[in-house]
Amino acid sequence: MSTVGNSTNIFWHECPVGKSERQKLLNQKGCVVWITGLSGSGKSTLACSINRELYSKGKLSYVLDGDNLRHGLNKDLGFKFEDRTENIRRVGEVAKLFADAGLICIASLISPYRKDRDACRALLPESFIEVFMNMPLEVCEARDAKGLYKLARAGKITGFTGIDDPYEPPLKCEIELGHKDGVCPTPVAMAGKVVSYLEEKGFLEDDKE
Ligand SMILES: Nc1ncnc2c1ncn2[C@@H]1O[C@H](COP(=O)(O)OS(=O)(=O)O)[C@@H](OP(=O)(O)O)[C@H]1O
Ligand SMILES: Nc1ncnc2c1ncn2[C@@H]1O[C@H](COP(=O)(O)OP(=O)(O)O)[C@@H](O)[C@H]1O
Repeated sequence: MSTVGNSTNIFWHECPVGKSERQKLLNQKGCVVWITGLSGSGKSTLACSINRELYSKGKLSYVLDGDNLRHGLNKDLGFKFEDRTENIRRVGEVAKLFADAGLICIASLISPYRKDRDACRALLPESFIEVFMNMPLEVCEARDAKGLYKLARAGKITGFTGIDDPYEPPLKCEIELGHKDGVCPTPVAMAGKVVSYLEEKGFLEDDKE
């Protein structure tokens, strides 16, 4: 019996089919690919490209996209500091469940604060792959796919990441993607790098006995 947060007198119930059985079934290892970066840096595009590439290899992945989750699970949260922290905490916990299910979970969120990303990493230290979309603000702003930078510059949105709200780049991450000689690689090329990393680290096969 334990107390966790505000939950008292709670018990952990173990299921007979465990993570290793699920991984064997899927012939892959559950993990979290966490994509962080500014709005417009290409996180969602990359996430979908990785998802597609893994699918074509017969590997099961699922995308948790910040914008999408804010339509449901996180619709009670805004963009102030505490809300972003709670947003990342919840998504970290959900990603952990997906990884436990044996899936390659691709989380794509701005996740601007290092401490919040580190807290998610701490949930799954051996299978957390942080991918930094290192795109200059000018590139993201020039893209402005949703017109949000324009609104932020006009003061119609306040607390917009990169404009009047902070973004803390990773000090150390597994994969950094960005411009090469001033050119942005294609989403497929970037996804290829992530998938190669997963292959090299053995996530795309189950441990053979
Ligand atoms: N103030 C402010 N700052 C940043 N982003 C904003 C803001 N308001 C709305 N949006 C839209 O919300 C998307 C980011 O949601 P996230 O859940 O990824 O954000 S966070 O991780 O909690 O910071 C983000 O999506 P992406 O462009 O895909 O990053 C925006 O479309
Ligand atoms: N590798 C890329 N090269 C060129 N344009 C890209 C690339 N990745 C994404 N884009 C474009 O940039 C814009 C923002 O991409 P998106 O994936 O929505 O970013 P984010 O999820 O970080 O906000 C979109 O118009 C998208 O088509």
